Order: sequence, then C-alpha cells, then structure tokens
Amino acid sequence: MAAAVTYEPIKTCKQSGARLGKVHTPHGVIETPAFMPVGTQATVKTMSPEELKTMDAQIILSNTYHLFIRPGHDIVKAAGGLHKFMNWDRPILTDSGGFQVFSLSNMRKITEEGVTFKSHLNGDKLFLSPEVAMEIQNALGSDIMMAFDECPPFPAEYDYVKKSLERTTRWAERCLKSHSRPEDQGLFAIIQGGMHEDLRRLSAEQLTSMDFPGYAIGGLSVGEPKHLMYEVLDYTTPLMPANKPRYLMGVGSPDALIEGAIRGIDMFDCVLPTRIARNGTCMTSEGRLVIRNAKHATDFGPLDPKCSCYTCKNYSRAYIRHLIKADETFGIRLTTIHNLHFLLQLMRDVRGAIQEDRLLDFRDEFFASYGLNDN
Ligand SMILES: CC(C)(C)OC(=O)NCc1c[nH]c2nc(N)[nH]c(=O)c12
Repeated sequence: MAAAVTYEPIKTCKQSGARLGKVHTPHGVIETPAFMPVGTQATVKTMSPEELKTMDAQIILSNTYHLFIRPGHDIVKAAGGLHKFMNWDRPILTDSGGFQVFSLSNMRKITEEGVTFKSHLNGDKLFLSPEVAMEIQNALGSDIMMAFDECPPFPAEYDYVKKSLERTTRWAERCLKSHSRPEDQGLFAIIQGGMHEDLRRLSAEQLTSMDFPGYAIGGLSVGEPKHLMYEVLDYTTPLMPANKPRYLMGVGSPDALIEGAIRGIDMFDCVLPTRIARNGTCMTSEGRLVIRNAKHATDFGPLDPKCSCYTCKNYSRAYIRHLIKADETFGIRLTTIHNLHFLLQLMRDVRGAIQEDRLLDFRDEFFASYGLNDN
C-alpha cells in the first residue's frame, strides 16, 4: 500500500553533511529542513491562514491533548477534520498528547495502559493511551501523527529513563496496531532515552525495527545545556533511517535550528517565535530586540532593517512599542508576523546554503551578526 508520507532526499551539503529533502504528504510537499509554526489549539495565535501562506509556512503543528479537551475531536471530525475546521489546506502535524499531559496536567498517573490525568481546564478526570491518541488523531485527519510517548523530565534517573523508553516503544507498537488510516496519514515514532547514548541507541534500534514513515527525537530542549543537546544529536541522528524524515521536537531558537540542520535534522517545531512575540521580544539579524525598551520609543526604523516582512516594510519600532505597551492586539500580530517570517526566512537561507555546499560558512556569518548584541 502506498505510504501516505514519504521522504525524497535531494542533496547533501558537501561542507556540513546537512541535507535537502522533500516530505511528500496528502496535503502537499514540504521542502526540508523546515520549521513548523505551532498552532496548538487549531490556530497559530493571531495569524490567519492567508498570512501564514504569505510567509510561506509549509506545514503547521497542532496538539492532540488540547483539541481532545477542547472542543473535542468529535466536533473537529464532524466539521470535516482539522484542515477544514481551521481553513488550512497545507500539511498539518499533530503531536500525540503524551508530552502535553506530562507538562500541563498536574495530577496524573502513568501505567502500562496509559495516562490518567485531570484536565488543566476544569479538573475533569481524563485518560490518554496509544489507542486513544490514535483515535483522536485519526479523527483530526492530520497528515503526520505522532506516536504516544513519555517525555521523561530532565534530569531523570538512568533506570527511570530506561524503563520509560521501553514503555514508549511498547506504546509505539500499540499505535501502529491501532492506526486506522495508514493509507492517508503518516505515523512518526519518537526516540527517547534522555541524555544517555546507550539508551538513545536502544530506543532508536527498537523503533527503527518497526517500519514507521518518519522518526522524531523527543526529550530534548527540556532544559539541558545546548551543547548537551548537540552531543545527543551527534550520536542519535546517524541511528535514524536516512530515507525517512528526522524531526527534532520542541526546537527552536535560530542557533539550534542551524546546528540541528547541520546534524541532519529535517523538521523542527517550537512555540518560541509566537510566545516571545506576545511580550514584544523580536528575533532580528542582530540578536533579540526587546521592543518595550525605552530606547525604541522614538526609533522610527523597522524592527530589522534586513527584514522584508509585512511588519518591517510598514511599521516602526516606535509604533510597535506603543502598541505592545498599550496592550493592543495589533502589536502582538505585528511581532508574531515578524518572528515567524524571521524563522521561516532563516530556514529558506539554510536550504540555500545547503544547496551551495556552504552551511558551515552560513552558520559563522549568521552567528557573527546574531550574537552582536541583545538590544
Ligand atoms: C520543553 C520544550 C517544549 C521546549 O521541549 C520539549 O519538551 N522537548 C521534547 C518534546 C517537545 N514536544 C514533544 N512531543 C512529544 N510527543 N514528545 C516529546 O518528547 C516532546
């Protein structure tokens, strides 16, 4: 049976080992390495689908846990699925809910069967399991679904991480067995194993012995130092099939995206650009800019002189600072447009640098200006 999601390798960067590829899905092709804007509750906060297309967001992420507790996957299914519900006709990836339960819900009990927890909205007692996570994602109709996993806290005891990854493997197998729409939805497994090379290897071996259309690296960007994350990537990405997409979950910042691409990662997601936009922090080619700083009050230039986004073409730092300080929603829309465009443009530049076999040079040039100052 034709797989719903396939990876087409295009080229490997001679200088860095990074790779260009295409992920084919039922709702279109994603040129990788790619950044996925996060739309947790069926919206990338304050953005319209048209605005996301203008900045060429190729794929967005949404969350099983959040849509399960509100509005309920039955309503989304009745609407014709998540694409129809949110008027987005490009690819959608849904995360499986496990991670969100561990990070959002306070009272929870993990057993072999699954996770019992209290809704962070109204305290209702709820249950998620591999089978329930698959039923929800099948109802949402996302193009790429994530297996139900446990993301161990950081730091965590070696024995706990080992037992957890082995349960995550058994849960992944249950997801594979209960997947009811493999012909039009791809299911990615999630490699865990904390910061331990032998456990990452064990998790990768167990999961790649089962045939998933794609593989993710979970359990990183959980508070560990960046150099440790890069070390884990150094020995984990080579264990992942070269002919399948490699997705690094929860990452990330501009530097982490470049370093991840260099280590062979194809897909990334992170709430950073949209989250920091809400308090007026902007990513610019010369580092982070905190628009609330008084020095921007009479600065009538753009957020980033090198940026071509709608915000930078039409509005000044002074105006955006005024809106953010006045808690005007339009201010958050402008900083969100800019931050998303910034990361999407960065990934276009990364793909261009891979095409020209110069990603390491690009990294050095980017860091030289990005690390300039934290203004
Ligand atoms: C703390 C942040 C969110 C930045 O990163 C992580 O937690 N990183 C790990 C992560 C993010 N999203 C996931 N989804 C799932 N199913 N499993 C995971 O391990 C993760």
